[in-house]
Amino acid sequence: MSNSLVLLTPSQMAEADRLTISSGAVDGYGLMKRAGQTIVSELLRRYPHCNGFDVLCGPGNNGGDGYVVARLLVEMGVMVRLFAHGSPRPGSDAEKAVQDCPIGAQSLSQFSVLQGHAIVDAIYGAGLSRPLDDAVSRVAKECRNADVAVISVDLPTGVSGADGQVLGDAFAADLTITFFRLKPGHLLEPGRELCGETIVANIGIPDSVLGPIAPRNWINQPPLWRGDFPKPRRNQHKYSRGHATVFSGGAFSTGAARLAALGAARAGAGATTIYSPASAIAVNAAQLTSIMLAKVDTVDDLEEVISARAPDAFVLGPGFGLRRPIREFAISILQRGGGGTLVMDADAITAFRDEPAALFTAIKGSERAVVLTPHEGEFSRLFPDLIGKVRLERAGEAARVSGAVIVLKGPDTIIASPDGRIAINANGNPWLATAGSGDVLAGVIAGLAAQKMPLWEATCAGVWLHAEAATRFGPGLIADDLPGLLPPLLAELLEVDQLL
Ligand SMILES: NC(=O)C1=CN([C@@H]2O[C@H](COP(=O)(O)OP(=O)(O)OC[C@H]3O[C@@H](n4cnc5c(N)ncnc54)[C@H](OP(=O)(O)O)[C@@H]3O)[C@@H](O)[C@H]2O)[C@@H](O)CC1
Ligand SMILES: Nc1ncnc2c1ncn2[C@@H]1O[C@H](COP(=O)(O)OP(=O)(O)O)[C@@H](O)[C@H]1O
Ligand SMILES: [K+]
Repeated sequence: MSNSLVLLTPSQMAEADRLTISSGAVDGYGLMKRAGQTIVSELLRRYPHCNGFDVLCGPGNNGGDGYVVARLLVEMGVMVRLFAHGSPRPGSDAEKAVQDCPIGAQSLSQFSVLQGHAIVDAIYGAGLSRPLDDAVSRVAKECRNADVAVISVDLPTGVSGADGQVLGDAFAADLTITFFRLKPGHLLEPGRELCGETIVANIGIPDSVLGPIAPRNWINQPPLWRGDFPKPRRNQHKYSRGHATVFSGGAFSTGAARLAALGAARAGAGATTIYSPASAIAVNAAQLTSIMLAKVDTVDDLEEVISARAPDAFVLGPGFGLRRPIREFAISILQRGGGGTLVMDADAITAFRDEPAALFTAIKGSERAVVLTPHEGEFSRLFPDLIGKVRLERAGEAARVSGAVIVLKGPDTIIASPDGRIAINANGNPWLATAGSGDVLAGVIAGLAAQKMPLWEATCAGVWLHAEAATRFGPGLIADDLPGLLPPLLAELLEVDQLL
């Protein structure tokens, strides 16, 4: 698994810091000086024409980085105004940085925006421990409302590195420079939006510190799952490549199932079947070509089609409706022996709102693996006990409680495994906010799972492919476009030239 995609929580980052210092490679003040140097190089490269920099320093090491920045800029003859909020602890690295800084600081309460100056926000970073006080909030607000560039050190002050939440108020940065690895707060909203562009600087912390830290959070990019991505083998036939099935809604709501089925087929399932109620067979038949069709009205019908040709993956929920036996279908699939994956989306999630425990018990007792793909509304219906917790914690806890892989959808989709692994998606885009795009996603995940890709990896891959397809298409995207956008992405992932 790719080391470069690791996300570190602020406490894991403090551990990385401690391990580096105790290895003797560099001391704490040395790390701070390297952090300051990196920031200054970026400032000079990106803001060569500003009249000066206003460096705002807090009492901790984030402020320490700020004092190093101020010193280096002054030494280069750049105009600097320095503002302090609180004083560093005696004996701390930040205090050393103050002592080495050739200019004195004014109180932050004296600060007001000066046109032509860029702001270096070094008030709080990883150590943010409570909501901003009034003095810092006032400055954050003034900077947000002014036409001024803000460069935040590590994190915009006020944004929690652990989860991207705003504690009271926050700076909105144009550029955020963090160290060693991204933190979840750089990717999770509203943190992501407030970071502006984020860059990760190497300040000499060795990758070897990651071993003992054993991180469990990753940014969702292809190196995370590319090694498990299904590659067709020469001797495969369509069913051995993977058989995905999708339950259709009634005659007036069949589109969602077709979108999911096309997603599964384009993702590489060798065969895809729609299970349709008799009332919608004619509508589905009129619209399908490569996708197969079977009648399923009852649990007995379902047993029959499964016995005839055991699927490797099922999608239940999109467009299904709540009046038909959706819970019975889910429980029957879970209780019946045989491996394979059940992807539950939309109505399949809502259907268990009154008895989530029954679903979780069935999932945990099943030979099959389950993916639940709720958006926020569906999530709250199934996990009412988790309302009020932050998204990252909710997704992780939901995976543990349910025994399913959870895809908590949104601009910053989170993919959580019951074993504690979490990936945060970063290539999402608002073009995806279009009816039916979630149906395609459920199908793509099922299509990859049907090819026996390990489930958390398949789910991460599905979320990334879905978002990447939308990014490349851009404006005007509708869900119908998404399946057809997958082939070039698959070709890139599979390096098709090398395969053939
Ligand atoms: N890790 C690394 O490898 C490296 C890390 N580096 C830098 O260190 C930074 C982390 O430093 P840090 O741990 O000292 O935390 P920091 O963000 O300065 O804040 C702590 C201070 O602020 C205070 N405080 C917090 N919130 C507050 C509030 N709302 N209102 C009022 N006070 C509040 C808090 O008070 P306390 O909670 O203790 O009462 C404490 O005094 C990191 O972001 C990066 O920039 C680099 O030097 C390179 C190497
Ligand atoms: N603003 C946004 N930015 C990025 N992705 C988004 C945004 N809004 C929605 N999405 C994505 O679009 C999909 C919508 O799924 P869903 O809400 O189930 O829609 P539907 O039920 O219409 O298919 C999800 O994958 C979600 O993550
Ligand atoms: K900061």
